[in-house]
Amino acid sequence: TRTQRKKGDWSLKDFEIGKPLGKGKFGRVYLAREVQSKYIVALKVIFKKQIEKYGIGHQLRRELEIQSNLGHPNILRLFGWFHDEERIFLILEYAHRGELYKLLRRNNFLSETQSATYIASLANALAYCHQKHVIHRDIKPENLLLDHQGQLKIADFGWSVQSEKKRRTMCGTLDYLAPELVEQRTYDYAVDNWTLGILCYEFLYGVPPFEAESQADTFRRIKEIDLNFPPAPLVSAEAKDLITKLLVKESSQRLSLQKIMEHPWIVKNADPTGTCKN
Ligand SMILES: Cc1cc(Cn2cc(-c3c(Cl)cnc4nc(-c5cn(C)nc5C)[nH]c34)cn2)no1
Repeated sequence: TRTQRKKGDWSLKDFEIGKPLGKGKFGRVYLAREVQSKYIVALKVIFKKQIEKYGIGHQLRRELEIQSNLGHPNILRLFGWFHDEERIFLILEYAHRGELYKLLRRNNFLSETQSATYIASLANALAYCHQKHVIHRDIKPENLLLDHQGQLKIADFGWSVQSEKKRRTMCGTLDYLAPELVEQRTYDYAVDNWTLGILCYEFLYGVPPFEAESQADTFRRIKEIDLNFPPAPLVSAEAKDLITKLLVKESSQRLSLQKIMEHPWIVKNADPTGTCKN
């Protein structure tokens, strides 16, 4: 039947295109409905000229390979793709409540329940990615969407990489690699753990922890871990404890995803359904 169609044989005539949902450097995303099933999707349209101009063909192929093989409740599904002469179309899951970023801006900051629920969902999704050797590397509020139940969805794997774990050991013995290069492997994974610390702080305070006037100041503050917690809004000591254990310079010392999910603040505040119905 049509629902069992192969991934590859979609075309534009299978969809009715709705309102634009967003735009990025390489294209736009539209609301769309599959004609036969009436199923609502987000259709990402990318211009081949832009891909050639910015040389991101390999990156797009990686996004397609990675995201089409990931199946997790907190990762936006890629159902398939097709192309015509000048465009490539990605058929993506539609997140009805849009960008988490907008919710954060609208509310200034989120409650401890909401923040813990989203951090738990992210840790869950990243643990799933890491066991598939995928590192997202670009987890930020703009890449986080909310579905009709308020479930968090990580979108936009354009910047993610399939960790070279296998290839690196294949291309030569580790004997000659300096510790920091061998360490590089775990470092890659731990970059997402750092980002969870940044996001947790930003959910609770409404601003990222190392924000500064100039980029140079932000880099300095990151390098020095110049972390302080404003008196308002009032945030629990457990929340600060989790943030402090993630924003650690030495990547191998950051709290693991498993330990994040077991942290007292997460256990106490995260809504297990991931939707924090309040
Ligand atoms: C190119 C380009 C633009 C973007 C950013 N982007 C992602 C979406 C998007 C996706 Cl992929 C899936 N579901 C969405 N739902 C919304 C949405 C819903 N509401 C009520 N408001 C918005 C916005 N946007 C979705 C749109 N743009 N990535 O690559």
